This record gives sequence, structure tokens and C-alpha cells, in this order.
Amino acid sequence: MLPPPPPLQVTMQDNRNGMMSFPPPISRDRVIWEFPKCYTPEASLQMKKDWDSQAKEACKDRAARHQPWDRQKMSKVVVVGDLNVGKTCLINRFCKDVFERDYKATIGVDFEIERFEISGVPFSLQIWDTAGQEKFKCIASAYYRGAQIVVTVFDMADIKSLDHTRQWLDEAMRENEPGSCFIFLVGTKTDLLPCEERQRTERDAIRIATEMHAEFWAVSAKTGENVQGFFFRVAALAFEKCMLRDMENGVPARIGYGDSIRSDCANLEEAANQNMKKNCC
Ligand SMILES: Nc1nc2c(ncn2[C@@H]2O[C@H](COP(=O)(O)OP(=O)(O)OP(=O)(O)O)[C@@H](O)[C@H]2O)c(=O)[nH]1
Repeated sequence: MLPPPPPLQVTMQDNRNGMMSFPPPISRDRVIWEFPKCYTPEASLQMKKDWDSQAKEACKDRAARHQPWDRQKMSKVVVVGDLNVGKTCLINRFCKDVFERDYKATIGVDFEIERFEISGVPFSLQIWDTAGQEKFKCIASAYYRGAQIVVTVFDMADIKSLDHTRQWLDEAMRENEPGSCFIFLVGTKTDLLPCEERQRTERDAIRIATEMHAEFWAVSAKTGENVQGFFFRVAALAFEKCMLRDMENGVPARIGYGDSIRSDCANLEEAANQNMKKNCC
């Protein structure tokens, strides 16, 4: 059993240049201690109820050390799916706790960075929201590369969008190594469906998720149903994979492996510049 969460503090830390920096505070509702459950065992990436024992040990070691903000670990999440299925609303419900009723198309890509503390260790998700509109596909697909998690989204009230998820996944995986990503299939707008229709659509979605080797979730950005549960699950699986990969590579817990916040900032700046150019055009 893991210890209870310690009080969160914002502390000054030395970075590599010897300068002092403040890590942004992690809000209390982003602290994960228990291994988050799946939505349904019928389409789940992992059935286990607890963290990997080796990863748990490594967490204790790493949590005991102070890590500069720029060396914290981060995983990239790419969210794809048809236009209007609710990708932006899903991300905004989790990151900003808001719901926008009026549709505003995503132009190209957008991103959020969400910070967590998992088993005492700081961790971040870089969440890329991509445009579903055909005319923006070529811009969006440039950002699929390097994903650790691919989230294929469909509208539970529009069965055609479920049929298209395989194609979205193929496109996202074209830019990534086979088997390198966790795949999620997320049905949105559960609030619009009567109970029986929801059950029917979930059965279809579970079948497709199994074929795609994906974990299925049904959510509503409007009511918030399962939104936090879903992102916690994503964060936990990505985090554990990072920890295990570090151990496999014999990387000392103090340093960590993979993308650091700093190296990824270059990627984000590039995206922001692209967006600015696009808006100017
Ligand atoms: N009732 C309901 N409506 C939702 C939900 N999620 C999104 N919507 C609505 O669906 C529409 C599209 O939502 P967006 O999040 O902008 O869709 P998107 O997939 O990001 O669309 P693109 O940016 O074009 O790819 C908006 O009018 C939202 O208000 C939900 O959970 N329930």
C-alpha cells in the first residue's frame, strides 16, 4: 500500500545552470496514488489493480529526490477523430473544467500540458488536440510523430464516426513505431443517449476496440462523466511505461529517460509558431 499523499508544496530548486526556478504548482486533483481502473474489463489494456512492483520501488526512490522542473518526465498524447465528435471539449473539460456548447473547429493543432504527481513523482502529459476537418489534416498529421498515447475519439450519437476510428488510428500509427503506443477508443456525448442505445453503441465500440487493441471509454464532456477517470488512466499507463523503460535502460532514477520538459518545449514552440503563421495567413 502506498503512503498517503504528502502536502503539496512549491519549492525552489537548483536547475543545471545553478539558477533557482519555481516548478508550477500541481493542483491537488492531479495527484494519483492508486492505480486507476479501466472503464470496462471487456476492452482494457491492463487488468491489473496495482502498479508494477519494480516501478513502485523506483517511485519511492525518485520521490525522495528533488527534481528540477526541466528534468521531469512527459508523455505525448495525440487526440484524433472526425470533426465535431468532441475532442476539444473532452480536453477542455479535463484541463480547464469548462464546456463550450457552440462548435468552433480546431484549426490544425492545439495543445495543453497537464501536470500530475503520480506516486509522489512529478509527471506531465502533453495533450495534442488535432483538427478533424479534412482540409486541416495535413497540418495536424505533422504532429502525430512521437506519440506514446493515441486517443481515437468518436461521437456515441453518430455511429459513422465510430466506423472512421480505424482509419484515424492507421493514420496516427503511420507516423509511429508499431506497438509503441497505448491506444484508446473514446466515445463522447454519452449524455445524449438513452440507456438502451448507449448499451448497443458500447457493445459495437468494445468490438472495434478489441480489434484495434485499444482500451474503450465512454465519456461526456458536458456532464464530466468519466473524463477525469479516463485521463488519470492515460497518465498512469504512460507514467508506468516511462518508469519501466528507465529501469530497462539502466537509467538512474535521478536523471530519468525520454523527453524532458525542456526538450519538448522546442516542439511546442514550433507548434505555436506554426499556429501563429497559420492565423496570419
Ligand atoms: N451534448 C454534448 N455535446 C458535446 C459533448 N462534447 C462536445 N459536444 C459538442 O459537440 C460539438 C463539437 O465539439 P468539439 O469538441 O469542438 O469537436 P471536435 O472534435 O474538437 O471538432 P474539430 O475541432 O472540428 O475536430 C460542440 O458543439 C460541443 O458543444 C458532450 O459530451 N455532450
